[in-house]
Amino acid sequence: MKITVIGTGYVGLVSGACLAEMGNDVLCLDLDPEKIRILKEGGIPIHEPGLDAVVARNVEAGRLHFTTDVAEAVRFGTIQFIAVGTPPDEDGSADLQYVLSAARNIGRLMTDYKVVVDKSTVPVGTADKVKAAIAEELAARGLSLEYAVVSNPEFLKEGAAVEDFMRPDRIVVGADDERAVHLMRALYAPFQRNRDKLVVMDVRSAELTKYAANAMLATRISFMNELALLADRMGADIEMVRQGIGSDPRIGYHFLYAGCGYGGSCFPKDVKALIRTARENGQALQVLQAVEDANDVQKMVLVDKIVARFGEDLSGRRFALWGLAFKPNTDDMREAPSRVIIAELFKRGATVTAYDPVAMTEAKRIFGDEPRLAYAEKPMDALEGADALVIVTEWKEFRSPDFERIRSALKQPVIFDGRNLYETELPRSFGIEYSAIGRR
Ligand SMILES: NC(=O)c1ccc[n+]([C@@H]2O[C@H](COP(=O)([O-])OP(=O)(O)OC[C@H]3O[C@@H](n4cnc5c(N)ncnc54)[C@H](O)[C@@H]3O)[C@@H](O)[C@H]2O)c1
Ligand SMILES: O=c1ccn([C@@H]2O[C@H](COP(=O)(O)OP(=O)(O)O[C@H]3O[C@H](CO)[C@@H](O)[C@H](O)[C@H]3O)[C@@H](O)[C@H]2O)c(=O)[nH]1
Repeated sequence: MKITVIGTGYVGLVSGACLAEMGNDVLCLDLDPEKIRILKEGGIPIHEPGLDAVVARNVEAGRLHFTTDVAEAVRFGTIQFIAVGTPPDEDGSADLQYVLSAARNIGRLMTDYKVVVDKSTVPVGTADKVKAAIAEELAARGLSLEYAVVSNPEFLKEGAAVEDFMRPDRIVVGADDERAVHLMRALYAPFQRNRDKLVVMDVRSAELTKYAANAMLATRISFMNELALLADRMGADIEMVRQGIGSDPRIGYHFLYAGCGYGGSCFPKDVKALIRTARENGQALQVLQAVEDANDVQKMVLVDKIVARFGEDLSGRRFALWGLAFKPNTDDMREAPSRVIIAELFKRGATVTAYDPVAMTEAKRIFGDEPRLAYAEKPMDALEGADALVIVTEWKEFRSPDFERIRSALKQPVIFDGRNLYETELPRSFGIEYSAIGRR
């Protein structure tokens, strides 16, 4: 099938590459010439394990192409995936300007039947707006061409995006048009394997399903984070609690890890947007509002622990910080807890030496030439002479460190672990003060 992917960011590039891998002809469009230049020269503008090989293989096979030419892109695909950003507006609602501008481009330039697929995360009712934007452009051209608008939200996780796309738990397709459903079924047939993974529904339910999934996952995390704070006060261990409740199949083990707050480009934005949509429609989502508030508190937990140990005035103190990315296996720092922690430490007069296996370039872009933030080439280099170690991201390489070296490198042998990486007695057996989230 001939497919155009509009927006070659995270989701667009992964979707485009994976759809090419399934044998389709894919053209990826982006308005950012720098991104397209990098891709055309054989590079990858994001860090995502395994993606480079899929892109290279399909470019080589002639199935995957990149362009900044909007007219060429609209002409190319019968299926037009819209995978542009939907960042939060000032009021928390999703900013639809990129989605609607992509839709208008399609209406302005299409000459035959198109299935327009909303892959971006968009509020309920967006497909109607996309439909209307295309209709308006066609009317302005005096044309009445046929087209369908489908909702096909994406559930991939950064760091495991290729695997998630190629082996999805489910594929949600929201459509009110038989011909479009037929085409989507054919497109996703290779993903079906042992069972029918396609969940076909009406467009509005599909749009809401995406927010419901992220909101549910964020709720589990905030719930466990609040229980971890209680566990800290009561001398209980949240990891034991996780195992205890996770063994109930109605609850399950996933997404119950307490930590220093959820971040990333999706949970914070989508929780906000759903709260906003609900408010606009006269329905308060009280649970979800609490999920967001609890997460703001949680991003401060390590700072609170540091202040409790070293006092409110941290001037002259330097902290080693392991992990800048919002989670492992990505260089993405959008809404990362590290950003809040670093800013709060600065506010109290401290400086930071950070290490992250892949996100330091991104951190330099964000923090510029901030003199209070230094970078270490190796995890252990960050520790030399620092007052304590603060762990913010659970990169694999932090999981079994040389505790003896940590103890001797730090001025004070203290670890604040925001990701509960170690059995608590292990660092303590080396004479290290170890403070984690909700652990004994
Ligand atoms: N990042 C994820 O893990 C993830 C997962 C599932 C869903 N989503 C959703 O997918 C959408 C895209 O997210 P992302 O992280 O890939 O965003 P991103 O910011 O990485 O990429 C968006 C791209 O769209 C391009 N763009 C904007 N307007 C355009 C236009 N009119 N024509 C062509 N290109 C245009 C931008 O230049 C940018 O490269 C969002 O709605 C997001 O919520 C993201
Ligand atoms: O038990 C857990 C699991 C995750 N997190 C945190 O939650 C955030 C999000 O993690 P994750 O969901 O793995 O990353 P994303 O790439 O943001 O993926 C989420 O957001 C995407 C965009 O909508 C969806 O497609 C995915 O299904 C959804 O998992 C990160 O800060 C994690 O550290 C926890 O604190 N505890």
